[in-house]
Amino acid sequence: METVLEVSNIGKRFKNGRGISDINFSIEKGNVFGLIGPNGAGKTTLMKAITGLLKPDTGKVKISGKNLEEDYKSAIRDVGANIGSASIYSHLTAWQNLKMIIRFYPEQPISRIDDVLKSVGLSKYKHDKVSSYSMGMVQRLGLAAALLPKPKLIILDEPANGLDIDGMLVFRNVVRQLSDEGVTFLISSHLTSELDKFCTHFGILIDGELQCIVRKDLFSAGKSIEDLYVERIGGVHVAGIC
Ligand SMILES: Nc1ncnc2c1ncn2[C@@H]1O[C@H](COP(=O)(O)OP(=O)(O)OP(=O)(O)O)[C@@H](O)[C@H]1O
Repeated sequence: METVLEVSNIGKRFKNGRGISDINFSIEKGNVFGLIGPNGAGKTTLMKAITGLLKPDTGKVKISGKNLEEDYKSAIRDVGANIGSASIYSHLTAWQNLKMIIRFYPEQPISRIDDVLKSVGLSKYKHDKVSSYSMGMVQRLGLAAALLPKPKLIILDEPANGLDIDGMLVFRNVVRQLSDEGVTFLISSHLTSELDKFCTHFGILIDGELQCIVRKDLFSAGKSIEDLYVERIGGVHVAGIC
């Protein structure tokens, strides 16, 4: 087993008192870790801390054994992320946006841009400005951007929001195919039934605390992550799981 992501004692408290505290978990190579929790639980904050978009108050993050704080460049090298659409410019086309991003990965040929646009079904619209895109199209572009560097770890914050049926299938297939090839995923979503289709593990984050981590293959027959989540939110312990 190869640990790709190791999160130890990560905490971040904003001035308003909100945030996350003492988060610990790790993800092994090829696993798909679904992060779920109510609005404001701290999922985005955690993902930002893991990718260095936000500096945590406590703890450390290791990616492929490299400490994010001490060795940012090489730790982040193998990561593809889509957290909000921070790196997408609406006055540029999809192709131009990816051209901006690929500059940071000189080992990737320019033809990689067309490859990833094709894999998310955006080829037809690649020369349209992002300002004319629907929310689902922007989501597809965010996924394409995350795939661009052929990362070993992909971190996606609410990637299924706004996707149509075809977009959902594309997204699901990308996750399944890449995880089969050994790519590791951390994905947050409120669409638990979607996560149920491909996640190997789930972490439930409530009020900034990681309440439990469950392995999908240890669920009792017929129980979905939504059942488990509802029970956890309701404070009911699920024997043998959490
Ligand atoms: N920059 C900030 N300054 C102050 N408070 C913040 C900041 N960023 C996030 N928060 C607060 O921290 C808490 C966690 O926010 P976060 O966005 O991480 O939650 P989330 O689980 O991703 O929520 P959602 O599911 O609604 O996207 C929220 O109460 C939010 O208001």
